[in-house]
Amino acid sequence: MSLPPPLPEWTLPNVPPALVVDAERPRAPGHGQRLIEVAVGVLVDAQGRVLLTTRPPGKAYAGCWEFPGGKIEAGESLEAALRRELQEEIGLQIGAVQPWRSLVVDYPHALVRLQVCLVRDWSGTLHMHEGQSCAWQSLPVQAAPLLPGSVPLLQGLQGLVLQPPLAP
Ligand SMILES: Nc1nc2c([nH]c(=O)n2[C@@H]2O[C@H](COP(=O)(O)OP(=O)(O)OP(=O)(O)O)[C@@H](O)[C@H]2O)c(=O)[nH]1
Repeated sequence: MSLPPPLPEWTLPNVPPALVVDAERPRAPGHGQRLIEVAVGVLVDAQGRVLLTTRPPGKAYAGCWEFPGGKIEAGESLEAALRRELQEEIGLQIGAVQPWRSLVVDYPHALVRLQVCLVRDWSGTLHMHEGQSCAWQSLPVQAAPLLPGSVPLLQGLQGLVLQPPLAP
């Protein structure tokens, strides 16, 4: 008996979206043929606040508040992608990261899998390189409007004890 041919890598994996956003809007051409992997960083400061930034002008859901991050490039690890994106977008150099959870979100513009890490160790000065705004927010956050995919993450963080870093 011969095995079926392997699926092309862009075929939609068998991962049901946990969140369908704006379900009444049409999906972009090619949507769903590829699951886009996204590295997302939840920076937590010593007061247990998290860093949110706005989506830059010109991007889908521009102006909505999200966690910093971006698409993982081919062959790149989650941690390397996060390190690159945070340097490029907000000018910070991150240390060790703690993988936390993933979430598949079906947007009209793309099907994405958010791979979320907690980040408590970073250096540098915040600098918004893409015209975003930024805000350190205590939970529950006041920033609005939120990017829909960020909402379940914020809800999950709410139940998580956001420990401040240990004193040296
Ligand atoms: N960075 C980030 N992206 C998120 C979050 N939640 C969420 O659904 N996303 C989705 O993940 C995708 C991230 O793609 P992006 O366009 O921001 O990535 P990028 O910076 O590499 O963009 P580019 O390739 O257009 O330059 C978007 O579809 C965005 O809607 C979040 O909290 N942070």
